[in-house]
Amino acid sequence: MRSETSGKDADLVFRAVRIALAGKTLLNLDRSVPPGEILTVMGPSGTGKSSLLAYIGGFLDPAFDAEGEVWLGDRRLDTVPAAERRCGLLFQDALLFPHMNVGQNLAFALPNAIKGRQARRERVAEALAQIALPGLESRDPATLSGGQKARVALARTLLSQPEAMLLDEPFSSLDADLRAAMRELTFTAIRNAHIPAILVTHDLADAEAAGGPIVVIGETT
Ligand SMILES: Nc1ncnc2c1ncn2[C@@H]1O[C@H](COP(=O)(O)OP(=O)(O)OP(=O)(O)O)[C@@H](O)[C@H]1O
Repeated sequence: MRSETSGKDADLVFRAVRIALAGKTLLNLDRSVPPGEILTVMGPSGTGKSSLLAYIGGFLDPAFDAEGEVWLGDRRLDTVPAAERRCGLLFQDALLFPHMNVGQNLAFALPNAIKGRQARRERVAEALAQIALPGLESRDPATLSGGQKARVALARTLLSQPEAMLLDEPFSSLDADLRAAMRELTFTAIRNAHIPAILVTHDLADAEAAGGPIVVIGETT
């Protein structure tokens, strides 16, 4: 898939990031993720993996205590609103807007800097062709299969020109064949876009396909 990023080539850097709940530390993280690398975060349920993604993305539940710095190149992320962080999100469920057709879902993600109805339409058509769903603009998302929804969700995220990707169990609702295909499509897109990514998964095959380092978060105590 063609790169849809602005190509900032920035490392995602965690400086003494600590997330706690009710006084108990869930995780500590101090490391960098270079562009094109996918850092896999694994560990038992309840150890704070999803909370880490929420902290980076700017939507951490206020029940949590979090500290430490998150940088994307020379931009500090943790002190700015979520909309300014330019992180692309992919979750287990492909959350497409139900009141918009597929084309509108994709166009919604396009940056305002891409002007003109024709130019925007062309970018959407191109994105659909890249995920092997050409001409599906007018389809109601409710009529798509799970695999098609997952591909549209990936295309939508990439069209937003993210500078980092946050993936929370993005393939776990797909069956084995689709899962392998989506892994390939997603990881190739991240490498081509040359942006850092964090993948939370319980599946070792996901981690192996991601090809980057694996951080194992410990049990909560
Ligand atoms: N709003 C909340 N208030 C209190 N506790 C919460 C809240 N949200 C999550 N938790 C708890 O915080 C802990 C960390 O949750 P989190 O979802 O980050 O873990 P996780 O490692 O991603 O788990 P899983 O692998 O099951 O998705 C869990 O014990 C969870 O039950």
